[in-house]
Amino acid sequence: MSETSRSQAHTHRDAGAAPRGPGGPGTPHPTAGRAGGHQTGGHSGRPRTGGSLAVGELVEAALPLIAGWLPGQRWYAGKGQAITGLHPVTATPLITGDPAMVHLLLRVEHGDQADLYQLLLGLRTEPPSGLLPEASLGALTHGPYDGAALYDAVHDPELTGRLLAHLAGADRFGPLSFRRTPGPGLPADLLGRAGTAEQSNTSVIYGTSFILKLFRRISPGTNPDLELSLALSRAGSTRIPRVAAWFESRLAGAEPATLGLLQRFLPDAEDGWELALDQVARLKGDPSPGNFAVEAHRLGRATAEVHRVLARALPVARLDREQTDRLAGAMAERLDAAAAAVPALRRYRSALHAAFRQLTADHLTGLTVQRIHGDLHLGQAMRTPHGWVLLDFEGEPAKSVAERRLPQPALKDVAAMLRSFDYAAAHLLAGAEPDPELAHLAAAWAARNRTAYCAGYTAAGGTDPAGAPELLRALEIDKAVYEVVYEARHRPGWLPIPLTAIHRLATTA
Ligand SMILES: Nc1ncnc2c1ncn2[C@@H]1O[C@H](COP(=O)(O)OP(=O)(O)O)[C@@H](O)[C@H]1O
Ligand SMILES: O=P(O)(O)O[C@H]1O[C@H](CO)[C@@H](O[C@H]2O[C@H](CO)[C@@H](O)[C@H](O)[C@H]2O)[C@H](O)[C@H]1O
Repeated sequence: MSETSRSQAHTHRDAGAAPRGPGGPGTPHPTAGRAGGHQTGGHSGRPRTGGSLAVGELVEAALPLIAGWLPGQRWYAGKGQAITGLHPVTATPLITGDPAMVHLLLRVEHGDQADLYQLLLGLRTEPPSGLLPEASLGALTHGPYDGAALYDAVHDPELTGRLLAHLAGADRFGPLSFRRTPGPGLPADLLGRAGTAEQSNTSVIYGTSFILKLFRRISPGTNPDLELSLALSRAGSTRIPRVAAWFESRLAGAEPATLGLLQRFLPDAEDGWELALDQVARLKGDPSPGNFAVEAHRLGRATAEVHRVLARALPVARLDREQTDRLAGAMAERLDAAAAAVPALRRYRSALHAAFRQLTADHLTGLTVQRIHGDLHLGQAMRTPHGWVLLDFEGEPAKSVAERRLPQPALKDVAAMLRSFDYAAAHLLAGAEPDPELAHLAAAWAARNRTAYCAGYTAAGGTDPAGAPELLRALEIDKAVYEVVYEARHRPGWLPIPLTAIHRLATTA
């Protein structure tokens, strides 16, 4: 390759890629922006640092390492299926030299599916000190960075610091646009640290001020987390961390895709799931068990407040008769698909279908639907000194974005949170010797908090869940069915938790 073509930070081939899935028809050959202003250095067995980056050559050299590393990542959704194709869609050098950082959108084909993933590749002659083993992709063996360490750049504070600087500068690089909300400027000089929470995406925290969520599996269009968080932020809601910035990528033939969301970090916040588990653990003989029901009530209020703001800010509709059939039909379809995937669910199918059939058009016609959180659970709620704050409005990761953006009954979020109280109680019993007394206490804990949550929700103006028992039951079943599939895929050891709930919901009316 001539030095001239190298210095053009050229794009990678995608010849022969199957035209399907995100980045399918109309997908451009990978594009690359330019970053940095150094002159290209000569290559002598060391990374050609400095200067424009032969990004296509680099990505080509990285692909085998990416193929080995990707399936081990928590956020990778194609687990269990062989990767049949890796096709870079855009590759944008954000930093050139040593270290370097390349932003990559990669189409991953597995089975008959294709997904688009966001990767940030870090490259250094020497790996950064303290790099976690799971962050390392290995050493490149050819290409312009031959011999350099290739790693997930989210674990490099200096490199992720640059992302914040790009957000602060509202910069543009090739297909990438960094955008800021109006208001005070952003600091451009903070280092990032990768978050440690178990999550579906990857978060980077800047000091005690900001948190940047990098979405991993990317769909064209505005991510619902950005859409809803922005709507709530703009309406002045204090029930979410304020949105400060985001970034997105152009995709050929499709709407720009949201790639990252920067929000205020809540340094004093406590995770609702951890708080609940702590309370539940006290049931084991603590003479002064805490009273979580007060918190559950406040959380119900916070949920209703968020629903009210969303209903004002975004479209609402009333279900007509045809739509009510579709709502109940979709639940039945999800049940069938789940039962096909998880055999343990099959014996409950007819009882659960009967529960969906009880949900007649009379119960649903005229019901208001609106944008909702979509995957509400205790781990998405943070208790701050100023009250509960809700996070992660992305919806259920397994559903398509189009599905997640549909208006839904607000009680769907309520049902999901009710499931979460049940999860926390069941978690105490999981894996232990059967203990009827403890099981009774755990069930009473869940019931108390579920009641308090619904009371808080109603007190703050939400629809009283007790007024729609058939709908609430169907929505809880629908969520528990989702959880069965989720746990079977991601945490098989936890599968008994939603299965026990399914048993209860199938056997009690
Ligand atoms: N603004 C914030 N302040 C403090 N911690 C946060 C904030 N946003 C997220 N977190 C932490 O990061 C975790 C993952 O965030 P979340 O938005 O749920 O990511 P994911 O969609 O990847 O699951 C949360 O459970 C919480 O512990
Ligand atoms: O937080 P995510 O958006 O990644 O949501 C997924 O993972 C959740 C688990 O982390 C999962 O929630 C389920 O487990 C929770 C306990 O870990 C429990 O509180 C929830 O009620 C239960 O649904 C969520 O379903 C999944 O989409």
